[in-house]
Amino acid sequence: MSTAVNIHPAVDNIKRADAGFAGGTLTCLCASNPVTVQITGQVAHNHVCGCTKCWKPAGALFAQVAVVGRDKVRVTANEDKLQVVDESATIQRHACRDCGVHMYGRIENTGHAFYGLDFVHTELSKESGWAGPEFAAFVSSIIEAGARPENMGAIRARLTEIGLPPYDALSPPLMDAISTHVAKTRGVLKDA
Ligand SMILES: N[C@@H](CCC(=O)N[C@@H](CS)C(=O)NCC(=O)O)C(=O)O
Ligand SMILES: [Zn+2]
Ligand SMILES: [Zn+2]
Repeated sequence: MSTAVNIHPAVDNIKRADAGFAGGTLTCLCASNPVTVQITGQVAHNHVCGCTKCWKPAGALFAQVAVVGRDKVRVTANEDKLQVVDESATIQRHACRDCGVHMYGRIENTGHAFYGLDFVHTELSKESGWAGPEFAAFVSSIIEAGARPENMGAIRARLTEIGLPPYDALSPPLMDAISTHVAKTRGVLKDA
């Protein structure tokens, strides 16, 4: 098995979800006064993301990111250190201004297909039992952060090998969910 490609530290040995897992606490990387975020439930659609906007651990080619209901996300310490990275982005990523870690991403557009879901990095928690990643999203985008185009074949092969089918946007079911939402909003698709 090839280990030359560094996808993400949490992914070489993918953890599987524990049934009945009730959540945990995310902690930023600050040695003192860390920001903490309590998640009261299991995450869904965990995946790795190659886009330039998602927070990645040092040296990783991909971020690991999952969704959870925004009602299950609560900042429990040092909220004053959080700032939104890009106010114009669909996902408002709340980052620690000292260590740079993104503690949660929130969609405020009530018309968006994923409104109501927050984006979180479960590796920031020491609890085990989180649902593991299922696919790789925005794989081509790693080139925008400096990955060499000629390495993409090896990177996609490695993702496939570890059970993360590579896509250049989100997975087909999630892309279908977005387009279904848009079509219903526009009235071109009616309920069957
Ligand atoms: N190629 C772009 C893709 C960015 C992108 O579209 N990211 C996706 C996956 S996180 C997204 O949904 N972004 C919405 C947002 O960042 O608000 C990049 O790498 O910056
Ligand atoms: Zn921090
Ligand atoms: Zn991303």
